[in-house]
Amino acid sequence: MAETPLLSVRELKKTYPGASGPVEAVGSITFDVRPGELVCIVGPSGCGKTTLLKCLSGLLPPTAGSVVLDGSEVTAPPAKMAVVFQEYGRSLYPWLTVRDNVGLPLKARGVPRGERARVVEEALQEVGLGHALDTYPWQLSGGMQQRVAIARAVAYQPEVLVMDEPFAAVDAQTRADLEDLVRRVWKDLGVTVLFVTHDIDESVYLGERVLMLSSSPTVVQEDLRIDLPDERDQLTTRALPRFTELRTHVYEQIQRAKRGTPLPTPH
Ligand SMILES: Nc1ncnc2c1ncn2[C@@H]1O[C@H](COP(=O)(O)OP(=O)(O)OP(=O)(O)O)[C@@H](O)[C@H]1O
Repeated sequence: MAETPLLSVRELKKTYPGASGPVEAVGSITFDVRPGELVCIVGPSGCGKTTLLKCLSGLLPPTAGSVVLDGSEVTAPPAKMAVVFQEYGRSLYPWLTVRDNVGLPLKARGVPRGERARVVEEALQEVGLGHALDTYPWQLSGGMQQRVAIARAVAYQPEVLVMDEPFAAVDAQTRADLEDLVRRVWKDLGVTVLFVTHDIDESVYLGERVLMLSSSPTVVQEDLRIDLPDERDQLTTRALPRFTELRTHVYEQIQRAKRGTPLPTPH
């Protein structure tokens, strides 16, 4: 019997009112995510990835269709979900220490001071920033600030961690380290991760599945299982012939998405 999905997206559609008529950003998107999966979403620029995530996380009402999380329809930001955005610079408060930034959502949730301190310290240890508790975000590099944003999401103990192009603004070496951090956090915590990226290699390296979106009005062009070994490593995984096959397929599919002629799924 198939496992009950944790997240279920059904015929989700989003149309924005535009100055020269309605803009159909998301045409009709349907997919399920099982508990504990790591799913990447990739698609051409402007295909509606951010719009989809905003609808998933209850920040934007869909025009039609539904998002169901753990049996309840999402109509507002769910307590079981944490979101990490690309712009870490704007998501951290410069006047609060790293400790207080990470602890803020827990404080809002009414977690007592002692427990809060413990959870915050553990989360910062998890992302390798146990030494930076009393620094301020502006004293840290971009990659470290993004680690703080991830620690804040981890401390919140969500069932679903949603990430919207979280590493687009960091250098290549930092990005590789942060990718490995996401895989480690995912494994250590058993959290379900939905990771949006425009980077094809990143989607194949990180995901257990890659959902490829078409151009607007967006549909799921292909739902591809990534059959790479579970233990991933920046050097050996990326050097595997299967990695190259999968990234080539995703690349071709995205190119075809732009032209509207999809490829069949490879075997
Ligand atoms: N608030 C808005 N009002 C009107 N149109 C919008 C609005 N937000 C997004 N759009 C349009 O919806 C479409 C999808 O935008 P969205 O930002 O979701 O795509 P994206 O895939 O995240 O883009 P990118 O990869 O470039 O970040 C685009 O055509 C965009 O211009």
